Amino acid sequence: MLSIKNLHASVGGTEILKGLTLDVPAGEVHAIMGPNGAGKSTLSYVLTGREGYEVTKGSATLDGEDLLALAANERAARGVFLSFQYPLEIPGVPALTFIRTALNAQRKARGEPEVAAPAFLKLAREKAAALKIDFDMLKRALNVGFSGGEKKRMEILQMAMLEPRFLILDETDSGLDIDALKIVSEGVNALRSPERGMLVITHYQRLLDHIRPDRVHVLSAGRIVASGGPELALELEREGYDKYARAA
Ligand SMILES: Nc1ncnc2c1ncn2[C@@H]1O[C@H](COP(=O)(O)OP(=O)(O)OP(=O)(O)O)[C@@H](O)[C@H]1O
Repeated sequence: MLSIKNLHASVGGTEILKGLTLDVPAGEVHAIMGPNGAGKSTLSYVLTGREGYEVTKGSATLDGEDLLALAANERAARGVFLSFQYPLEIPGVPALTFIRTALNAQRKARGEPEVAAPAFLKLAREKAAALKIDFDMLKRALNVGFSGGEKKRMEILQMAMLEPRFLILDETDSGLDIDALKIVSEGVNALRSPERGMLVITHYQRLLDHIRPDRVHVLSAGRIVASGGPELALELEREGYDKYARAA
């Protein structure tokens, strides 16, 4: 599904990704852990096409298609979704309007008809209820004045509505209380399927108790320096990154 080979990328003239290679087959959930500043968010931005991130070498393909040659909106239309580490506030745009616009833009790009308002509202009510989001909150400007945990739930609601094919979760667990962590994880697990792939960026093993990864990778100084099963996350929690920082 997602195949990244020898990826080098710079931001502000500084090389951050330094030969990153990673494969996530369809149906699998891969976790990425690593020290602060290692390049985890940079990877998520490069994959989704954020401005200011320059790929200087290497490739990233989704089902064989060159992702890096596509504009950000085209990648989204292919089903690449990023749940931001720091979700943006969008004053003046109600959350419901934002999600409906995004959904219909993606459907249009795929040659599918728009979702009619009643069907959209029904779906939004169902998905919001599953994530324990008060429906009235969706009438407020997206993320404006939302608590940290509410913003993260809103990201997962967008994901549940858009039903992406490849999901990148960047520290979705930060800011979530214990109950919200469970609810959000259930929302993510509900999207697991043989056709989907997921990249879960996290600092904490506890998220991986809820979203069980098939593989765990250590990203250090811009490269994947170790990979293993879920037990690798437990080892990192016990022993930290010292050993891998030296390997970088
Ligand atoms: N515009 C920029 N100019 C120069 N360096 C930058 C710029 N933006 C980000 N960086 C640097 O890129 C490095 C990687 O940042 P990134 O956010 O990808 O790390 P991360 O692994 O996600 O870290 P964390 O775990 O703290 O979220 C950091 O050292 C950061 O300071």
